[in-house]
Amino acid sequence: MNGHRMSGHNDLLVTGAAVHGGESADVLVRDGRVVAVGPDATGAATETDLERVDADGLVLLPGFVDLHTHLREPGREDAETVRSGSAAAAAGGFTAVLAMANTSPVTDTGEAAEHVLDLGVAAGLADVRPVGAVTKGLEGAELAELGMMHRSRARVRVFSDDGRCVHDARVMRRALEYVRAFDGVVSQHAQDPALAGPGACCHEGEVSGRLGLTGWPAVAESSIIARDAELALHTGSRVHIAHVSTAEGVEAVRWAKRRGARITAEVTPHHLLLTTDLLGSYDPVFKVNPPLRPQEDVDALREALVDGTIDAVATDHAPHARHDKEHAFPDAAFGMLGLETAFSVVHDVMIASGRMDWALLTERMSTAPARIAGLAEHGQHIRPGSPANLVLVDPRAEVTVDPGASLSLSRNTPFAGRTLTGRVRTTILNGRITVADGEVRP
Ligand SMILES: NC(=O)N[C@@H](CC(=O)O)C(=O)O
Ligand SMILES: [Zn+2]
Repeated sequence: MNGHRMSGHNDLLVTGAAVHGGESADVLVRDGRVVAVGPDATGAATETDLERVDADGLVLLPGFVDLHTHLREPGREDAETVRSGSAAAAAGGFTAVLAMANTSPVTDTGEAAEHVLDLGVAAGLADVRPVGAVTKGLEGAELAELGMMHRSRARVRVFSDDGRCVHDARVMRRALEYVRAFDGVVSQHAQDPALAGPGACCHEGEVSGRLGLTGWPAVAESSIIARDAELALHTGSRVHIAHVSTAEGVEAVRWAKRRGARITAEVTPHHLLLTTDLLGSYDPVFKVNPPLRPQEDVDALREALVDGTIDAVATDHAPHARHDKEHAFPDAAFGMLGLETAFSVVHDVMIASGRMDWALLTERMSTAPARIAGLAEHGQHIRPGSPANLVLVDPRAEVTVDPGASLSLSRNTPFAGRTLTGRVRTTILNGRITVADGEVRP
């Protein structure tokens, strides 16, 4: 449990917010929970000890949940710490983040998972849940201590070797069999290493030929998705596909769902907006794994996010120190920042364009990721009794992305200078404001 922090106020009264994007109402929060919604909210507030948040024109949603965040602590605290990453998460409207296991040391034991959990509680800015490695040291050979991680205080339920694919089918089968006992899930970085290396650094297609870069093909992704769907059917276990990036990958997930596999999938904001067109600059800020793809893939991903083939948006927030990014394109590190810009990108691409409504955005950014990760205190419908993990967003405000203003320790955002419609205003964790207008609340 997060320690109860005194914010100086017992009650928080959010006035005039469009709750879930619908009717505007007042919402009263007390002791970490929503206690009243609507006309009685104001009356129930204790006048002496009340903080008011004027939310006229703003939309109130359950806080966002990120299934895919890289926090770099322990090991690379120069790129991100649990605290700086949690601050970036809160600034982006996230109340919970799943911290990937590819740290140094790798999160592959119960103690390592508890360490990340404790750092998250100490930072107090987001509910930080460690993802456990599938294999020891992410080596792909021997299963990590999956059961111990689940039975630890961290209660790990999501396992991933992310950054690497669990490519050995026998290992993947064993991992799936193992996690079924506690309704765990394996999140797969779907990419056949035999088709995606060595030296691959961009999408294989017209663009790799034109730029003289080594590419990797869509089939490296879709073939692993198809295999893992078969393994999920065979074992009856849950598999989750991280950062789907291709139309072929989408088709494989669609086919797997039709067959009744227990499969879910995520897409990143950058794969919903950016294309290979940006690579002409050879700017390593656009180097990411999986790579940016052509417009046809982007179109397929948007469609899949609407029709439910893709269940969730996940950021794949991947901070990197300047000296790891400032290389020639083939030698630079893979990865992009994502937490602070995710909502603005998804709002701009999916809501402002009329492709999605607030209910669907809530499902994809809060409800579904909370369900996949088994986080009962997040992604809940806003009503009396629900946990006060909330976000207020301004659908009309524009944001021009300024890397210098980021709360991350890294600066590798691919959206620098872009103007997007839709802005996160205030994030509320356990009834307490964590970030308001980009400023962390002490
Ligand atoms: N996405 C990336 O380009 N990089 C991630 C690893 C990953 O998510 O595959 C990282 O850890 O930097
Ligand atoms: Zn990955």
